[in-house]
Amino acid sequence: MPLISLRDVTKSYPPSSRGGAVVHAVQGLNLDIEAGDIYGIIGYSGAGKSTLVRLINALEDATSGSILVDGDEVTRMKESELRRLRLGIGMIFQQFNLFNSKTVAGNVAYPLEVAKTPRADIAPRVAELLDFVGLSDKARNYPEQLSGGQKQRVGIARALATSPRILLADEATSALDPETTHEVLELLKRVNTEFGVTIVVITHEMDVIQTLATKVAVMDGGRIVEQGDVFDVFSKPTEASSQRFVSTVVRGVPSDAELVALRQRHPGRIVTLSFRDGNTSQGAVFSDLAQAGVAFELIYGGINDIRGRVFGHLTLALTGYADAVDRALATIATKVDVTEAPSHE
Ligand SMILES: Nc1ncnc2c1ncn2[C@@H]1O[C@H](COP(=O)(O)OP(=O)(O)OP(=O)(O)O)[C@@H](O)[C@H]1O
Repeated sequence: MPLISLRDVTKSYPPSSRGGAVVHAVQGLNLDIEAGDIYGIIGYSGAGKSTLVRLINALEDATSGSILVDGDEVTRMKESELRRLRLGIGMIFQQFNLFNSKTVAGNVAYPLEVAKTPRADIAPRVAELLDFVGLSDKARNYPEQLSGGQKQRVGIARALATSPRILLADEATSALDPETTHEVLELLKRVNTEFGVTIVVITHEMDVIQTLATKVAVMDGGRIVEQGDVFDVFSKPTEASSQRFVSTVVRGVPSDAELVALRQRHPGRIVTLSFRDGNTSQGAVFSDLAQAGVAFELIYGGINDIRGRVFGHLTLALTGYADAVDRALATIATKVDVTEAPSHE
C-alpha cells in the first residue's frame, strides 16, 4: 500500500474579486508515493505544487477527492487526528522559517515542546539531531548568525525532531548557492537512507531531481501530466507539456529561435543525436562520421547523468560531400535517434 495516495483530488479557491474566476489550483489529481521514495514534484510556477504539499499535510482542505496518508483518510480527520498526522510529517521551506528569537537548539526543541515530549528527553534529542546535521557547535547561536546552508540544516533537524515518516521539502534549496545546495541534498539523502524517511521535494531545479529524486511527477495546470522514473521522464518525456518543461531545465535540443542563431554561424547540415543509456557510445558515432570522411563541430547540447544513467542530445554541424553525409547519417541512425534540422532555404 502506498504511504501517500491521492485519488481524484481537487482544490479550488474562490474568485479573488467579484466577478472573477474560481481558481482550480489542483484538479483530478492522482498520485501514489511509496514508503522510502524520494518523490520530486516539478512544473512551472502556478502549476499547483505547493497546494499539493499543503493538501498532503492537511494545511488545506481538499475540495473533493480522497487523500490517504499511511492508510488514513486525511479529508475526514478530526482536529486531534490532524494534529497527530502533522507530527508525522516534517516540512522544510525555501526561506527556512526559523524562529529568529530562539537559539538553534530552541528551534529544534520547539516541535518536541509542542508534542509535549517529557522535558528530560528534549535536550538529548536536540543534541542527537544537531549532531546528525553537523551543527552541534552552533546550538547556542541564533539563526541570524548562520549561513543559508546552516539555517536549512537547522530546518531539517527541526523537521525531524518528532521522528516523522514523511518530509515535505518546498523549494528547500532554491535560496542556496550550488555548493551549499549539494551539501543539503546529501544530507536529505542520508535522512532517507538512515531514517527511512519518505521525502516529497517540490523544486524547479534540475540538480535537485537529478541527484536526489527516485521518482518524479510533472505538474501543469493543477494536474500531473507525467510521472514515473526520473531517468525515463527526463530522457524521454512523452507529454507535450512535460517536454516543454524538461527542455527548460535540460540543455537538449535547440529551440527554433536557437536554431536560427546557430544557422547564421553554420550554414551546412545540422543534426541532433540523442543518446540514452543502453544505446551506442558517442565514440562509435564520431568514428562513423570520421570513417565516412565527414567533418563535424559540436555546436549545442549536453550529456546528463541521473544516478549513473546517462542521456543527452548533441547537435553537430556537418561538413562533407552530400552522399558521404547521407551514408554516415544512415549508419548512425541505426544506433541513436537522429533529427536533422530543416535547412533554411
Ligand atoms: N490561498 C489561495 N487563494 C487563492 N488562490 C491560490 C491560493 N493558493 C494558491 N492559489 C492559486 O493556485 C494556483 C496554484 O498555486 P501553487 O502555489 O500551488 O503553485 P506552485 O506550482 O507551487 O507555484 P510556485 O512554483 O510559484 O510556488 C495558482 O494559480 C495560485 O495563484
